[in-house]
This record gives sequence, C-alpha cells and structure tokens, in this order.
Amino acid sequence: MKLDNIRNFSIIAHIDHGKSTLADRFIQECGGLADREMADQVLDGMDLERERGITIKAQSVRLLYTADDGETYTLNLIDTPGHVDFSYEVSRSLVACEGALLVVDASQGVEAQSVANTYQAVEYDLEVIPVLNKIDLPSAEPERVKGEIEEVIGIEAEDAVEASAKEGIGIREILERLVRDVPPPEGDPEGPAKALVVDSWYDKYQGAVALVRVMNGSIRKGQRIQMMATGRTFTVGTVGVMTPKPVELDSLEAGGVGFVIAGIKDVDGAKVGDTITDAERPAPEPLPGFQEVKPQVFAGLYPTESDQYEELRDALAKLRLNDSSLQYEPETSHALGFGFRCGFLGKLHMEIIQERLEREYDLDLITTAPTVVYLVHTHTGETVRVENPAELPEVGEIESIEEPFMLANILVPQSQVGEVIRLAEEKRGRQKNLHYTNAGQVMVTYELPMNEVVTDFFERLKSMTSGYASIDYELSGYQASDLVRLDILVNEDRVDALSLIVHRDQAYYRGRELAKKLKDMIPRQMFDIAIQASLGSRVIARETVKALRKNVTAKCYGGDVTRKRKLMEKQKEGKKRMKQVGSVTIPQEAFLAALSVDEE
Ligand SMILES: Nc1nc2c(ncn2[C@@H]2O[C@H](COP(=O)(O)OP(=O)(O)OP(=O)(O)O)[C@@H](O)[C@H]2O)c(=O)[nH]1
Repeated sequence: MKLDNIRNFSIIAHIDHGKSTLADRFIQECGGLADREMADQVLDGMDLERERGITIKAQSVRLLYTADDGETYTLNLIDTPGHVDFSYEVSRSLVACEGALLVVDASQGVEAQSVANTYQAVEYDLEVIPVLNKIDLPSAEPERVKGEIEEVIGIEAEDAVEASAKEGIGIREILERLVRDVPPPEGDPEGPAKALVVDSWYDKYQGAVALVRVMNGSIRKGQRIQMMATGRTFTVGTVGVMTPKPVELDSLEAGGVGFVIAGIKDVDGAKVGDTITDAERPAPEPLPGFQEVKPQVFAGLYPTESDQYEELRDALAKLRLNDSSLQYEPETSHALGFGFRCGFLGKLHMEIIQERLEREYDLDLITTAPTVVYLVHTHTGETVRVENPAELPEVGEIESIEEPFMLANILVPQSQVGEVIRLAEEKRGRQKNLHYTNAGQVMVTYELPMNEVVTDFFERLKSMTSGYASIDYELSGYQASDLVRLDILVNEDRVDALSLIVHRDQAYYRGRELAKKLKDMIPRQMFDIAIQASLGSRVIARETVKALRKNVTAKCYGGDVTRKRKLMEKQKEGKKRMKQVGSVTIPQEAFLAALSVDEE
C-alpha cells in the first residue's frame, strides 16, 4: 500500500454530539458491514465483540474508500476516549493521526472538552476539519455555531461540512474532505520498526491486544519485538486490522494502523504510549513522550460483608488486567475492616470501576469519600505522600502541607457566568481569565484545588447551569495550603474512614454540617448515638441520634406473615449497604456525606 493513499484520522466530539453514529455511517458507506449488520450501533459495541477468540474494541476501524478521483484510499479511524480523566489516551490517539474531524452538534454548539482536544490536535499539527452534525434538527443553527467555532476555538469554519449522521447527509462530503485535506502519513518503510501503542486491552484468550500506529518499518507475524519503555521482548503471533471485523494480515506497514497480539500476558506489557521496535534491529530511540499515568484520586473500597474480601481482591486483579492506570493496595480501617486503597485517574474513572465491581462481580461495597494526594512536609525534613486523610501526621509534626491544583476552563452561556464564578470562588478558586465571545458564551478559567473538584464540583456545575456549562481541566501542580484534618467520632470513637482534610477556613462549617448530615443518615438504634466533629482534640460540633423506642416489626401485628417477612427482607436488603462500626450501624451514604456538604 502506497503511503499516498493512507489517511489516519480521529473524531473529536463532545459526548452525544454524534461520534458513534457518524462512524457507523462511514463503515456503511465504505462497505465494511452489510446493512443488516449495521442494525446495532457498531461503534458503541463496548460489550466486546468476539470473533475467532479476539476481543475487539470496534472503535478504531480501517475503511476502504473509493473517492471521486477513482482511487481507493485506506482511511484509518482511531478512536479517542471522551472524558478528561483519560486525556493522556486522547493525546496518544491524536499523535497517531494526521487529521481530525471536529464534530459539533449544530443545535448545541461548542463544548469545553472539544476546545481542549482541538487545541491539542492543532499543537500536533493535525489538519482539523470542522463538521456540523445534526443539521436535520429544526433547532440547528449552523451559522451561529460556525461563528462559535471560529471565535471560541479559533479555527476557520466557513467551509465546515454540514451533516446529519442520522439522516446520512454529508457523509461522502466528509470522506472527500478527509482525502483532500488530510496529508498522507510520512514514514520510512525500510527503517527499523517503530510503532506507537495507541490503546491496549486484555483478552481472555489472547492476552494483551495492542492497537498500534506503525511509524517506520513494519510489524510482522513471527517477528521478535521489544517494548522500549520496559525492555521486555515478545514474539508476534497475530497482526491485523479491524474492518470492524478483525482481519488477519501478514504485516502492518509504515503509516498503517492495526492490532498486534504477541503473547503478552497483561496490559502492563503493552502500555499506551510505549514504542514497539524490532528486538534484533531496534530503533535508536523511542517515539517522544511516554508517560506513566499516575492516579490522582484515591478512595478506600471495602466489602460490606468481610467474607467478600478475597472476591474483591480477585475482581480488582481482573479489572487491572485491562486497566494499567488502576492501582490498589490492601488497607485496614479500624472502622471498616479489611479493604483496599485504590487509585484512579479521576472521579469518573473511580465511578466506572466501582460500578463494574458491583455489577460484573456482584460485590457490595462501601466506598469512602475520594481524596487527592497531599504532600506533607514534617519538621524533621521529610516529605510524606498522604493518600488517606486518616494517615495525616499529627499537627505537631507538620511543617506545611501542599495540595494539588488544577487549571479548569469552563465554557458557559453568558447568562449563567455569575453562578459559575460564585461556585468557583466558594471552592477556593482563583480566577485566571474571563473571555466573552461574540457567540454568547464565556470561557472562564480558574485555578482550583483538586480536592474541591473531586467532591461535588461537576455535579453542581451541571445542575446550576441545567447542563449548559462544560469543563475541561489539567493538573497545574502543588501549592501550600492551610489544611487541617477533620475527624468524626461516633460514640466517642474516631471513625477513620470518615476523616477529611479540609481548608482551615471551612473546617468549622464543614464539621457542623457533616455532623448534622450524619445524624439524619445513621439509623436510630436502641441507644443514643453521639456524633461529634473534631479538629485535633477539640470538638467543634455535636449531634445526637435519639434511641428508638419501639420494635419496627411490632407494627405488623403478627397476623400478616407475608408482610412481616417482606419487611424483614427489606431490612436485610438495606443492611447490605451498611457497616457495623462498633455497636453502631453506618450506611454507605454516610461515608460519602462529606461530598455534598454545600457551602453557605
Ligand atoms: N437528529 C439527529 N440526531 C443525531 C444525529 N447524529 C446522532 N444523533 C443522535 O444523537 C445521540 C448521540 O449520538 P452518538 O452517536 O451516540 O453520540 P456520541 O458522540 O458517540 O456519544 P457517546 O457515544 O455517548 O460519546 C443519539 O441519540 C443519536 O441518535 C444527527 O445527525 N441528527
């Protein structure tokens, strides 16, 4: 295959702007699947397709397109993950391309995430082709949105393609633009092999499957390869492309995209961003910028029933096979028993893992409030990484504490900018920039403590702007802050899993509010329960859960057996999400209560 006839591209789009629908149209137009096979949306097939024992992430596909000039082109669509937590993966996908489609919903307009990803594409010298999708909608405003793309993102949008993925409008026009405007890949087909791992996932039968973009040379069946970041070597078993069905080939050549299976047992063996080379004739240096992605958000995961500990450990090990950014290590909590401290890329990543553990592995978990990593400098000159608030050293030992900050860009309609600023200020944000666009949107830039963002920032931003605000962020570094540990005592005992690190200015308020909330969440029992919030040895708030007088089942009069049983079952069900801490039963919500303590 001549390089001249290859085009590698990604689709940049905000969630729901139509990326999957559009990609399906491309597959259909290029004859990848028969029409009847298109019945289900192919590109949303995360429910892992199987064909000859190979698990396929269908999001990246090779399309064979016969253009108006009569030539047949190989168009490689490389998928990008849609969320900020995975921004490193987005950047790897973009590096593997020469072009990108910027798909914007013509009725919704530009969103912050698309802005950030487009900037990145431009930085990597990609040719960006704007596409206005959903022009079939009566509410579509292509002219306004074109103006917005030019104004907010700063790229030419006058000749943006107007399309409807749903109605099949503008599809060929987009493909023609890809062929015409995106440059073919460059590369040395004869040089030492160099391939970028764009994505990798774990397959039960084949081990790690790596999606690669070959830069130089080729990757062949039977070849001895080396992973340049780890030095590990493997023998290639299978190479091929997805059409979206997997098709085996003898080799993947320079400029091309495809998958490599090489008996790699775990995804750590084929990390995203690593360079694959030939073990016998290695490239002198890897492709630039391999980065070990580090978890930024930590939380404790505990089984509600302690006999599920082993199951939880096995489930975490299985999930990690597919996700090298997930970290975990055993942790013991005085209150919750044996569990794991887990590290995630961000809050969404955490929620995905939690949900998978519960849904796919049928585990009942208690999750503690997510926290960031603090750097604590002690008087003895040591620096301690604190991933669990309960482990913050005693006040007397602390010289200073640093916390991570992030730079957040929030895009919001002008009418709501006031509320966004109020929220950001309440979250200890520092305004960096405020840019009014002619298109009626405002780009607000804030430096925010990450700790405030992992609590309820996104949720509140979304709800206060009825979903109109969008946000993108990146880590901007550590800075010293005046932080203290807030403890919660239940009947005089400190519940370690409820400890929080908060800014001193907010400590009193947060303590009072949290105690109040817990009072409402902890079910009444046969005795009074005292809930206290304390800073060091100083109690700053106290609430009491009054003792229960009557037995709940007594209300059932004994006559109605089914009703009584139902009630018992319901209580048992409810109990699943509870944890016995000393003599007090604490429900799951209580461990997350700290996340939703609003400010005054
Ligand atoms: N009216 C209209 N609806 C569309 C069009 N394209 C996509 N949609 C609808 O918009 C919704 C989102 O489309 P998807 O293709 O799933 O969007 P996506 O960007 O892939 O979203 P995620 O998979 O959630 O990232 C679906 O309900 C589609 O049917 C279009 O051209 N016109």
